[in-house]
Amino acid sequence: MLGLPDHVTALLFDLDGVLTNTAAVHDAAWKATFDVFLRARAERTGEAFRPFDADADYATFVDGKPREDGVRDFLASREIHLPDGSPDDPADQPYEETTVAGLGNRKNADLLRRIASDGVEVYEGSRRYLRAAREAGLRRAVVSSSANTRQVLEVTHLADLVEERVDGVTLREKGIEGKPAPDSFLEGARVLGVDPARAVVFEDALSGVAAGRAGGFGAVVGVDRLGHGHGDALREHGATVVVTDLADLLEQGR
Ligand SMILES: O=P(O)(O)OC[C@H]1O[C@@H](O)[C@H](O)[C@@H](O)[C@@H]1O
Repeated sequence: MLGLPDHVTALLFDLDGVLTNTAAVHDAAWKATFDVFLRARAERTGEAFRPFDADADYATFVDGKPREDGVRDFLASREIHLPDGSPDDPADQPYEETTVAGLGNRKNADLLRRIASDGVEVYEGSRRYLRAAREAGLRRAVVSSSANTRQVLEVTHLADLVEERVDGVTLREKGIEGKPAPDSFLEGARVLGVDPARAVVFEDALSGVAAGRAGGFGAVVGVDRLGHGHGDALREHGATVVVTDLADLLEQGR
């Protein structure tokens, strides 16, 4: 049914890059944030400024992970370790006082500015797929690391098409480990009341397909909207099938 194995009863969708075009918006906000920080650091240390790579660094260290894990994991790749700070650290901290939380808040302010000025686009194939899944009686949850998930689902009117939401806010409140750990998807299956083996994960991030593989789900659909070998990387990290859009599965399911 819908291009999926017959025993499947539930669908667990990542948000950014799977349902909406916001993966690219997050990427741009991260690049702007990290580049300001790295430039200030280079000026202080005299080392060469090496900018954040919006393809490789984003895919490897940031994409799909909770906000502060993205900050920590990218900076660790440059051997930079900052104090965690506290959630309300200001977005405009001076360089010497920068914390993980402060950098995350800076990125979030940039992200919200971009969303306010450019809006959010829904992938029409995904909206059609969600509607077809509802008509077929399949259970549907969004499982995203983003603390902005509720707002994005509301402005795009996707909220009506999903039954449950596990997001960055849920993870913080319940102390659930983020992707690439499988825990957020397992929580999605749990709140829907289904066995993970009967649930399918839809993901565009390497950390997300890895979480799908680690959780023993019925299938892991990798969504490759980037090209340039991303589909192969999704397979290597755990996708059992790769599509370029969810509409591809509707075609296969005919
Ligand atoms: O900063 P937010 O909105 O809580 O999002 C956290 C992460 O959410 C993920 O969905 C994105 O792929 C990441 O790029 C993002 O960093």
